[in-house]
Amino acid sequence: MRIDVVSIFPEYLAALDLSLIGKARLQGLLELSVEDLRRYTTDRHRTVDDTPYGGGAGMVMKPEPWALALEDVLERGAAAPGPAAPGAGTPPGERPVLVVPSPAGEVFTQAVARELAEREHLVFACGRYEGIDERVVDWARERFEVRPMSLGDYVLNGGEVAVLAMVEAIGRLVPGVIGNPESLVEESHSDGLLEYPVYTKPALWRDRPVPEVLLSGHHGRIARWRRDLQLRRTAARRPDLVAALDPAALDRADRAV
Ligand SMILES: Nc1cc(-c2ccc3cc[nH]c3c2)n[nH]1
Repeated sequence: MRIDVVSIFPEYLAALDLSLIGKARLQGLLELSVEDLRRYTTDRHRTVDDTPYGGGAGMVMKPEPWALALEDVLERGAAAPGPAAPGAGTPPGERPVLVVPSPAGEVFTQAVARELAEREHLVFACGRYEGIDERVVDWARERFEVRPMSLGDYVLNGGEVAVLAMVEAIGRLVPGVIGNPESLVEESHSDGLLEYPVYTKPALWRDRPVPEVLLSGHHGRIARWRRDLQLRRTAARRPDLVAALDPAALDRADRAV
């Protein structure tokens, strides 16, 4: 998978050099490039914003630097086949996905992360100020699958924090990035439920014992206890997820424990 990020604060994305994502890059499982949007300005002051048509507070990001940056990303992505196999760049017919963080986007969920983890080339456009001139999104639709994406119903000052979260959520699903794929199976939202509570040594900590069932060695009882906690937690904290559960899938999972 190839990931390109365009931002006026490229240093914000330095965290992607660390930990699992950084290791995956060194292993060649992920190609990741961060570009400074100001590289694509043509004036002395490297201007990326201007006043909004129609008035209103704040500034809007100018369209031309974005178009030049995204054209460059396309050219480099087409030229650089993926690391996994020669010629493994974006398969013919599959356009790169342009993810545009926005409070007005579709909500980014684990299901969206799983969907995007299957794609060969992801491009993230980090807006700032009051956002990017809308014509960039229209122009980009001829060249990308454009996905305005919200991290949740709260307002950030720009797209960078959202991109850090999305790249981590997507990158960890790419085969080989997580050492033990088993750990991807029983995590929150993998089956529509919140994850169960976890415990480790010591068995008694500040007068607080580990639930006895977890010390029993009885795997069937442990699995049922964990499933019960998942259901209780989800009902208590996220009734919206309970409403969205597929009863048949829930029943299959319950019969499996
Ligand atoms: N979920 C969410 C995304 C954002 C966001 C994304 C990009 C920009 C650019 C300027 N302000 C922004 C805010 N806020 N909240």
